Amino acid sequence: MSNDQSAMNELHWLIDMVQTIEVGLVVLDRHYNIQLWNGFMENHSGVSPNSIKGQNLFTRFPDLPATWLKQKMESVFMLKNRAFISWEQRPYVFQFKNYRPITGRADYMYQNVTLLPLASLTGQVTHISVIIYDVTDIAINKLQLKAANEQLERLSQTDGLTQLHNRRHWQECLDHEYDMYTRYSGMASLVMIDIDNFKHINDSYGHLAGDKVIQHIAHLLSQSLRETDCAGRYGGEEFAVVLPKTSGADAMNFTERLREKIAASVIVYESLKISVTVSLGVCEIGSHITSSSSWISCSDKALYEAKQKGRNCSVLHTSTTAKKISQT
Ligand SMILES: Nc1nc2c(ncn2[C@@H]2O[C@H](COP(=O)(O)OP(=O)(O)OP(=O)(O)O)[C@@H](O)[C@H]2O)c(=O)[nH]1
Repeated sequence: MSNDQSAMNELHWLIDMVQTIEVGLVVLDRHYNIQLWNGFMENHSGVSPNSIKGQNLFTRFPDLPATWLKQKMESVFMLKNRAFISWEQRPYVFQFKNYRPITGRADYMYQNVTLLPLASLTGQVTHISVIIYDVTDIAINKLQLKAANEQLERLSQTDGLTQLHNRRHWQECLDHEYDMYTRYSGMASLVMIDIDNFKHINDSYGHLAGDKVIQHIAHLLSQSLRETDCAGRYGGEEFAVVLPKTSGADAMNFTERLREKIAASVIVYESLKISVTVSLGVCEIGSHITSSSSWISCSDKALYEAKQKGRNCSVLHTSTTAKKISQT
């Protein structure tokens, strides 16, 4: 076979491969007019190479992010360097429908795109090649993994019965608030909440009814919170709330509103109607609080006093609260 014939063969094979390869190939001239449009592009856009050759890319595809893409392409022409566009930066450049059976959940094809400068024999970059990789499978797997990890993290921070923060995660919120106080001072209050005579509820109506009561109170508590408040299930029938930027007096308004709401509500369990009350202890952060555990301890003392006072009430921790407790 002559050299000419062999070169012709190679060219023929190359053209064949360019047309059939599972990667999008487009060649543009300096004015973004399309010079090459391979089979992949035809299959996914529905536009044939013959009908698009010579047409301006941005006129033909007005949905393309023209300003952003032209800026990238200009830098390829000027600097004679490759540029990459990742699906994580922009899910796709060409809006092609996703037809992959496994990743059918994605509406559009995720794409990685390479912009390649094409030099003429004189070394001038007169054209660029746009190479489009379908990375839908990789993107969907990565997004699913990310969603699963986020879900796992949420579950590891959440109490299963109440959907409030679990104790470990709540403790992190408390420690954070305490650290903020030591660094910047400012105001914050801690509230401990305990259901009154809960053992009696369990004993009279059973544990499932008891669980329903815990859920009901957690629900009323969640409804009463601000976005920045952090509520957790501290123990069996005990809840704890960190109220940032809240004075003790304001926290008492919060606890009294919540207490009244709980006392006025009725829990329906099977054919039973159950009423409950809660006792609440409040402690505003201040110089007497030397650690997050001493903050809990002072709120606990106030809660203990609320129980001593006959339950169904809120008590604000003061120096006398501490004294009374130490006398008992
Ligand atoms: N149903 C149910 N009961 C729980 C759960 N966690 C703890 N308890 C029960 O809650 C009860 C708490 O009782 P106590 O600590 O004696 O206090 P109390 O009866 O609420 O009395 P006061 O707090 O003094 O008003 C115990 O009987 C625990 O078994 C839970 O997740 N579900």
